[in-house]
Amino acid sequence: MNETAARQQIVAAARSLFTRSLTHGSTGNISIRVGDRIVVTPTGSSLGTIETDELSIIGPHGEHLDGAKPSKEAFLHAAMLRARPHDNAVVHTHSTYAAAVSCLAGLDPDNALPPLTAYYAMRVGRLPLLPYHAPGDNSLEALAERTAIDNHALLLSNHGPIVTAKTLSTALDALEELEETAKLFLLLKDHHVRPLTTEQIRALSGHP
Ligand SMILES: O=C(CO)COP(=O)(O)O
Ligand SMILES: [Zn+2]
Repeated sequence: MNETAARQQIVAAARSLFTRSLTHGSTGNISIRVGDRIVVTPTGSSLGTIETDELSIIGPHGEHLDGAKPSKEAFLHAAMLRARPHDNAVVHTHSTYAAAVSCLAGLDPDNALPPLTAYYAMRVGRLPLLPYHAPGDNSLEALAERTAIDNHALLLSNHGPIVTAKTLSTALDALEELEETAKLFLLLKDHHVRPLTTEQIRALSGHP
C-alpha cells in the first residue's frame, strides 16, 4: 500500500460512512499506516466532503509531520497502531447505537456488549469500555495503548467506538458489525436474551 492508495481508501471510506449516517457533522476520523507514516483525516472536517489532498500525516507517536492539522484523536490512532503492529487501519465514529450503548450505566468495563451473534463474535470479539475523557484528551493514550494490545475494538464511554484492523475494509466491517450489534442489544433490552455460549464462540474460530 502506498500513500496515494491510502489517501484514496480513506476518502472512499469517509464518504461511505457519512452517506450511510455512520458519521455526522464533523465527527469521526480514519487513518491508514504506510510504513512509519500514518495518513489521517484532519481535525474539524466532514467525512462527507474530505478530499485526498486535505489529509494529514503523523508519525508513530502522533507527531504532526505534514498536511493539515490532524484529527484531535490522532494520538489514539497512533497508540492503537503501536500496540498492534499487524494492523494498519483505524476507524472511529460516533455511530448512533454504539454511542448510545457507550452512555449506559452498569456496563461490563471488560466487555461492553454480549456475543449476540456469530458475526459479532467473529468480527469484533471483546469490546473493552474505556473511561470517559473529553475528545482529544491524550491522558487516555497509555490506557488505550495497553488495552489495544489484546483488543482491536474499544468503546469510549459517552463517545463511541474505535476499531483497528489489518486493512481499512476489515476495520469498517468490524465497526459496522459493532454498530448493528449495539442496535440489537438496545432492541433486546427488555427481552430475555441468550447470547452465544463459550463453546459456540470457540467453534467459530477459523471461520472466515
Ligand atoms: O470524533 C471526533 C472527536 O472525538 C472528531 O474529531 P476530529 O474532527 O478532530 O477528528
Ligand atoms: Zn469522537
